[in-house]
Amino acid sequence: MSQSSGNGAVVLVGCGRLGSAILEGWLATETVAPAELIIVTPSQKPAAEAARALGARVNPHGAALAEARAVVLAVKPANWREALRPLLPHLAQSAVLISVMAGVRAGEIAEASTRSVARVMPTTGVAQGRGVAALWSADVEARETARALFARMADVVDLEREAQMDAATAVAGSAPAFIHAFVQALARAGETQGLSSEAAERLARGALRSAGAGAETGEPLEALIARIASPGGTTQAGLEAMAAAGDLDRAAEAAVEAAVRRAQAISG
Ligand SMILES: NC(=O)C1=CN([C@@H]2O[C@H](COP(=O)(O)OP(=O)(O)OC[C@H]3O[C@@H](n4cnc5c(N)ncnc54)[C@H](OP(=O)(O)O)[C@@H]3O)[C@@H](O)[C@H]2O)C=CC1
Ligand SMILES: O=C(O)[C@@H]1CCC=N1
Repeated sequence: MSQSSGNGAVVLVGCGRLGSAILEGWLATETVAPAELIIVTPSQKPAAEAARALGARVNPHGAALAEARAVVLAVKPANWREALRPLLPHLAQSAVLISVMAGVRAGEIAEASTRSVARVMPTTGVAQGRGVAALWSADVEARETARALFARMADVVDLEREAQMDAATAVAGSAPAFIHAFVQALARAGETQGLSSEAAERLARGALRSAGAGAETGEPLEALIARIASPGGTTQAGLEAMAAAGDLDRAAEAAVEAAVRRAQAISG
């Protein structure tokens, strides 16, 4: 894989949980060469320092931003205006703004920046080059700039309408946490059935890894389930009990609905 050819810098604004994951993913997948990377962060972060050691620039003088072709906004939804304001005077008119923030509408960012905007909703799995990312933009060039920055580290899923981004935030950005919570519940149920807490957690984590490996084959989920569930066996008994309890669908619906409502509230 060759690194992107220096046709302009990429600026990462915010190097917290997701920003660090994006940075690690870019470097691991050679999406962005360190010399093309500019990181804006109010405090020192291990991922930014690791990138600096490879040649990335951290908090350079504003003039350096003039060479930016893309700016990825990875700050909290409440902070983006104050984070963007000092950068704007230095950015070329052609710089594309890419928001990975939940809830913030592209139109608000476009209005404040007078630049083209794309929205991406990734998972932190981008750090390992194994994320998923929903993508939307009204602007073809902005969409393709964003796609190029995420395609090596995520399965990029195009959305037809920006309004779908809130559901995608629930089913992608937030969902790994929902799944971890289910795995935690599985481990607790294993303890109830006599496993030590250490054995229960290792087994449940291993089950998550196995499920992830199955998901990565691209086989339909029904086929993945059927491969594990021997007729009349333990899995079938467990699946039937889950269906009878009815809790799994309700829990998933409740989690997705609540996350969508929260994204809508953030957008105002
Ligand atoms: N975490 C996740 O899995 C996902 C998060 N998102 C979205 O990503 C965004 C960031 O979330 P997350 O990483 O979890 O949050 P974090 O709080 O971990 O990171 C936000 C970062 O923004 C930095 N920051 C604050 N003000 C500025 C500024 N003026 N200039 C530059 N950086 C600034 C903070 O720096 P400091 O630490 O120094 O205060 C902090 O490190 C959110 O909008 C969220 O909706 C989307 C998908 C998944
Ligand atoms: O919890 C949040 O608000 C962010 C957005 C998706 C994942 N984390």
